[in-house]
Amino acid sequence: MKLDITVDSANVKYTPNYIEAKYDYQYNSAVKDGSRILVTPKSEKLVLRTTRKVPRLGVMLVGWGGNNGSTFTAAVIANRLGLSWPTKKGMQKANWFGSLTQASTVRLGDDVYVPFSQLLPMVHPDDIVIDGWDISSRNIAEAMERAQVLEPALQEQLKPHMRNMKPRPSMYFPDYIAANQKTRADNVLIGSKLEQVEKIKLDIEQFKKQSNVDTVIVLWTANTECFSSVMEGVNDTYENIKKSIALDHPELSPSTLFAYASIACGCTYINGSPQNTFVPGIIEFAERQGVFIAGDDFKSGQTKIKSVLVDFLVGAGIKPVSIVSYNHLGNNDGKNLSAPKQFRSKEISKSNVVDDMVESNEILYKPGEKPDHVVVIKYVPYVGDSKRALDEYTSEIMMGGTNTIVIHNTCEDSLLATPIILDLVLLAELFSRIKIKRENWSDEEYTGFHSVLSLLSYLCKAPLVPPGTPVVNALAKQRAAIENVMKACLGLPPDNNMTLEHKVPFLMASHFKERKDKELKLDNGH
Ligand SMILES: NC(=O)c1ccc[n+]([C@@H]2O[C@H](COP(=O)([O-])OP(=O)(O)OC[C@H]3O[C@@H](n4cnc5c(N)ncnc54)[C@H](O)[C@@H]3O)[C@@H](O)[C@H]2O)c1
Ligand SMILES: O=P([O-])([O-])O[C@@H]1[C@@H](O)[C@H](O)[C@@H](O)[C@H](O)[C@@H]1O
Repeated sequence: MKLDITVDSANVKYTPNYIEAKYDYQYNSAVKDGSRILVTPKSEKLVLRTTRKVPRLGVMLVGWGGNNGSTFTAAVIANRLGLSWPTKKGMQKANWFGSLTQASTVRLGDDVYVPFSQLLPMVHPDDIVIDGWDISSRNIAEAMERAQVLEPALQEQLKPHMRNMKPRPSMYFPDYIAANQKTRADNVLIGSKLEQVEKIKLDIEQFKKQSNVDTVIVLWTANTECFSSVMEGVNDTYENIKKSIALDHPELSPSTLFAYASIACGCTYINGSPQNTFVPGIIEFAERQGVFIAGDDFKSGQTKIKSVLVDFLVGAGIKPVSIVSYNHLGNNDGKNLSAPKQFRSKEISKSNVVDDMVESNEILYKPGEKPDHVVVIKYVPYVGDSKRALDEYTSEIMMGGTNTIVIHNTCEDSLLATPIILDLVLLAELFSRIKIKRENWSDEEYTGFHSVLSLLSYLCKAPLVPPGTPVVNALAKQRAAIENVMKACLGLPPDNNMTLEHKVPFLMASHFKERKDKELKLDNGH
């Protein structure tokens, strides 16, 4: 149901093209030297301007024929057509459970909650046009079947809509992914790195023209690559990357070259895998072009829970001292991760998620002290996409006590990741339509967010942030960042959860009276 949200404020102006909101951005600046701390409340008078016209959005997936790529495509079509299918528990209808934008709400005030998707003009998932590349030539209907994620009764309804979707040939440098992926690689580009980058750019431009989309976002959901070495003179600057491409340098991974091609075409590039695609030269290129990049590694399961549980424990003054995250799965991702170098990329992204929370509490942890943290991933073909995860958190509690929390979690890994892909592209597109300036600046001085779109941290295991800025992993803080930026675009303050209007008698009296008057106004159709 489409809601009619009116912000009753002189600070918000709706013009035919924009929502313009005057916003008093308040935060604290703090410095510490030994036991001396200086904290200064700051206030910036800003204007946030959101373009109201929602573009026709094209999403190009690298790894389109994978479990996530094919499931995402299936979910867009199934929801667009409103499909339902028989299961042993009765008829199941397509939905977007697990998507922040499509299945979660935001509190506007009191007991009034609205869907995230209705806060600001946002692309509707039904309208997304999908294309992409894969080193496997299987069409997307065949890929869906190979993935073994969705029920056959749903797949049969979807196949006619997906069998003509054929992944474009892709860049394939065997050393970057597990050798066991070689048998899939029957749809690969040939030629120099420069020739292949030019072909990818051509693909993007051709897709944009043929599908008549206004905006294209490229998202990597291909296999996890090994880490690239950051090498001076090779990939440390934009100029050096450009030269290295021309020299066919081996240290340039397919994912980095896809990022280069996307940025060159002015397209946002998102990395859903853990490898270090965004070497310094790519970050510099994105900044030069004013193009968004975001990543790394979808935050979908064990890591998402970890970024909640450790935040809760440390915030409660309980000291996690040992964290063990084990899982086994049998999909192709698990097969690729069974190779040491590819597993190492994943181990890094799954391990760093607790650092900021641990460093926030010097009562519990001495400088440099960290919990034991072990990540184990095993490949067990029989279980397929149904990942079995076991997590054990052991913490010290008072007077020498310990507390051990064990979590067992079984899920179709691709049904956790697919809504993350949707949110990444919808929010990246929305944030590209938000411009910000100081209130006393001219309209010519509006600027966008930094090219490294750290606002998408909520959706990433190892959030990429602008150089020199802190990484925030706590899930609640990451979600609040998205929610509060979107509220600010409507001139609304963040939910500070103080609710003094429910705690201080004189505020309670005035608040309840005002609510009564407003309810009457609404009842009378104002
Ligand atoms: N819950 C999840 O599924 C989850 C969570 C976080 C991260 N990820 C990451 O998302 C990625 C995809 O996961 P998946 O389960 O879909 O894996 P998958 O193996 O099913 O799909 C990956 C696809 O990429 C293709 N591919 C490999 N190299 C390519 C290249 N150079 N160009 C184009 N295509 C290429 C493969 O042929 C395959 O079809 C993996 O890196 C995985 O680690 C997945
Ligand atoms: O999201 P999460 O559960 O922390 O991590 C997951 C891993 O545990 C899993 O083995 C891997 O296949 C997925 O790609 C994902 O990265």
